Amino acid sequence: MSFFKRLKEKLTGKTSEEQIQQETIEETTEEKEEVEQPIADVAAEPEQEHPLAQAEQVEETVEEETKAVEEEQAEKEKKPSAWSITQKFKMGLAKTRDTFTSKVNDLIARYRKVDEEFFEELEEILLQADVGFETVMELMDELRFEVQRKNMNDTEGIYEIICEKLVEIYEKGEEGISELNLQPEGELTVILFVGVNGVGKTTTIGKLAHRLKNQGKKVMLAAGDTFRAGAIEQLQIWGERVGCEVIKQSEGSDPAAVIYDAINAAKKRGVDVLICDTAGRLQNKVNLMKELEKIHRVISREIPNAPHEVLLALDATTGQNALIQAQTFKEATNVTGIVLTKLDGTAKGGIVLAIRNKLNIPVKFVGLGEKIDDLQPFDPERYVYGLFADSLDKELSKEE
Ligand SMILES: Nc1nc2c(ncn2[C@@H]2O[C@H](COP(=O)(O)OP(=O)(O)OP(=O)(O)O)[C@@H](O)[C@H]2O)c(=O)[nH]1
Repeated sequence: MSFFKRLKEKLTGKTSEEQIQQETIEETTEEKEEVEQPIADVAAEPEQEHPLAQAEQVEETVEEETKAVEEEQAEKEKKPSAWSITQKFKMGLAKTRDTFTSKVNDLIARYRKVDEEFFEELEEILLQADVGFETVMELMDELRFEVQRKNMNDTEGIYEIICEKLVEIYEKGEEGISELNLQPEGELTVILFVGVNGVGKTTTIGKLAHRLKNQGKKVMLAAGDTFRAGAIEQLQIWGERVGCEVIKQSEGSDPAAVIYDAINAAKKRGVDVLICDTAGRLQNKVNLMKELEKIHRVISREIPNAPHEVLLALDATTGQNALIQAQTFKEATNVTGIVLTKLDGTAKGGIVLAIRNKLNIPVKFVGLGEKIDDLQPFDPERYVYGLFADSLDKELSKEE
């Protein structure tokens, strides 16, 4: 199957078999309706019934139908369609696309032939989008190889190769790396959030809690950032908004003690996921390390193998600075995943690839806007679509 076909299936959430089946079902239903029409007309012949009983029946049917529609709507709201998630990536990456893709488009339009000069210009564009030196070099080698292998003379089809290689470079043969490590039903999952202040950590915790609640999980929050003024109240507000309990102590208290309390409360109340906030003081790596070590110790003493995730929140708009922060946290603790906030606020969305390549830590979530459902699990195919959406829409419709 071609890359574009696979991509389309992923973006729309339908496999080609499902698409064919769906079309067949629709066709059959239409035919059936045509055939059944006369029978229905005959069946519709009303039996004589008391007008009041008829009215009650109609009312009941309308009520039932309304309820069914409402339930379906609520279900849909809880579980967005694959295509609506794809659109979130498209909107969230608009800034990056505006600068980065227009340059790539311009390049493809100017060059008829894929030659060394074309590669050099593309290299420059990718570097400007913060994709990172090593990733760009790797991509260039792969592109050169593919272009030679396919004996490509013109730029037709170059999008497909660029997109395919970007996804491959991100995945590195490991699919599903963005999934959260949630424990089986009935067991408590502990997620620890780390990251410097101001990156959007608290907002992200709130959004993640909302997401997990929508999946039917019982969620609790631990206000472990006892250092930043207002952090506890901010988390409390999110707790109320999302509808989950927040365990807290007063400002300045020991974060490990707050988390200890929270674990015990979570166990007692049959919570599925406990999300712990922490303060991100970076001025002294030794102190940061000591604080996180203590928190880790407390958690794993209460629940072996926990925390199940240590998520580092990074602000995408800070570019290379985010990479430096990540390096420090990586040295201080065992970070299992990155949450890249404010991806919608940067024109240099290539940072996702640089993070993956430089740190070898998967990006588990990306922030694509300020709304509560704008935190999305990172998906390399949707990301690549977001980068090239305008051009890909044309190419994907050609594939039909
Ligand atoms: N556009 C956009 N804004 C975001 C995103 N994530 C967070 N924000 C905004 O960033 C601002 C700061 O987020 P907060 O969660 O309040 O972060 P903070 O309180 O400064 O600091 P920490 O919680 O310590 O990180 C808020 O206005 C958030 O709405 C995102 O993905 N996109």
